[in-house]
Amino acid sequence: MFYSDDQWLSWMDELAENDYVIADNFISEDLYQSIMQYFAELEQADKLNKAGIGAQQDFTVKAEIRGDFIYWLDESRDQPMAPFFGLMEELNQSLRRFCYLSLPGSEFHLAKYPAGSHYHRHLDQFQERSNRQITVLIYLNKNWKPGNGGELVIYKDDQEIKVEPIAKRLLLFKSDVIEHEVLTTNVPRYSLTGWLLKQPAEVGFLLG
Ligand SMILES: O=C(O)CCC(=O)C(=O)O
Ligand SMILES: [Fe+2]
Repeated sequence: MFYSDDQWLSWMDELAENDYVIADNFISEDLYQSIMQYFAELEQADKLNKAGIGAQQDFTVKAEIRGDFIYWLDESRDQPMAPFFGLMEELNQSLRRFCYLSLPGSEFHLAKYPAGSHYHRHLDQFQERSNRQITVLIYLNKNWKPGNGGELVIYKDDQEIKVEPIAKRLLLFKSDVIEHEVLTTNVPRYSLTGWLLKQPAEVGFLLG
């Protein structure tokens, strides 16, 4: 167990109530370090790919909409990410127990937004594939400072909520209702992004 039932219950309550929840220091320093080390190895090995928009045959790369580079994770292949997948399993169980949400599939990628890039306002469900239910973001930027940019803006009930992408912060939101945008980042911006799915992910790694 990473967290107590009480802690999960309070996060799940907030998610149910507000459609999103933020948890700071969600991952430990050890987990943070191991993710960043793996990220650096992947980057050096040139394993990050330009991200696109849309599913399968509609997939296109449009840097003016989205400028990040991604690496799709695979639980069995990406062994250094095992503790992270354990934590996601606990999240999934908590959603089932406390929100009555049964989400059998998932897909996760590491993402790097180079300086000068952004992601336009959007919803995480594609028209042709709407099985994404919960968006999971873990930010990985140590020493993030105001002025670095790359904040996530959540659009909700005429409000614009700015979330700073600071290291170890978790953000969960409901993928079908929360429109959001990544503001232009002025420094390289690192994150781990994923989705919990109504059905298993068969083609997730083909998608943007
Ligand atoms: O990195 C973020 O803050 C959001 C990324 C995003 O919206 C996405 O990948 O769909
Ligand atoms: Fe998104």
